[in-house]
Amino acid sequence: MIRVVLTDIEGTTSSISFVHDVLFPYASEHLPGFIRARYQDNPAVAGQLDAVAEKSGVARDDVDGLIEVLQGWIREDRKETALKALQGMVWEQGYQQGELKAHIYADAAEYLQRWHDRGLRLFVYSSGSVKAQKLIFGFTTEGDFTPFFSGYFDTGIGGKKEADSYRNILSELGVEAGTVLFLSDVEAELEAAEQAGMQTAWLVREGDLPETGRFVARDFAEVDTLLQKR
Ligand SMILES: CSCCC(=O)C(=O)COP(=O)(O)O
Ligand SMILES: [Mg+2]
Repeated sequence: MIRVVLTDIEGTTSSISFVHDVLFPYASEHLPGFIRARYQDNPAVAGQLDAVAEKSGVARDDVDGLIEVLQGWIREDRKETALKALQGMVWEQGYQQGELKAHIYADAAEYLQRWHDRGLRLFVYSSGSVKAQKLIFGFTTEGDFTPFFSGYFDTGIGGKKEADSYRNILSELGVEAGTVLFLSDVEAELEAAEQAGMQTAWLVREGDLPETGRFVARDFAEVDTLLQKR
């Protein structure tokens, strides 16, 4: 019996194009000014720059060099925890100033509410920082969805393609692996979750459906058919 739904964001609850064509360019444009204004006296920003310097080998006092590294990581869609933390801080300003409104698929909006009301516990696992996750669900075009979620996990718990990350989530949740349904559009993430014993549904929102033994869904209404069965 599935009691917990753990969901990815990009390509699952929100479109890939919102993340790549709106959020990433916004971060790329605003990160330089954001960092230059804070790198000396904001401990949260300084701490993330320490991590960028360590990972990249660029000198810690070379702020322009660190900004260049971050811009490159955005272009490459690198899931670096420090980048994700800084992006979350920049997006917070954008959402609060009304410059950003998040996309959520209509079916995701409908079924997140239904599943919550039905007593399922809902959690998020995304490469975006927990702050960014709360923002994307808090400032959608359809309203605030954060009341439906019981918790959030980011790459602080481990990478999304590693089975140990899902084991860590299970031990945080204190539930049996088989009672958790993980939703994602990325097959390697589903494989890792399955290795940890979770059930999975593969969201394929566009294009041909893959030939696979996995449960595949076009949208959350189809995921719901699986939830009603198990
Ligand atoms: C949390 S909103 C921004 C999403 C993001 O930065 C990202 O890299 C997408 O990762 P996901 O694990 O949701 O595919
Ligand atoms: Mg995804």
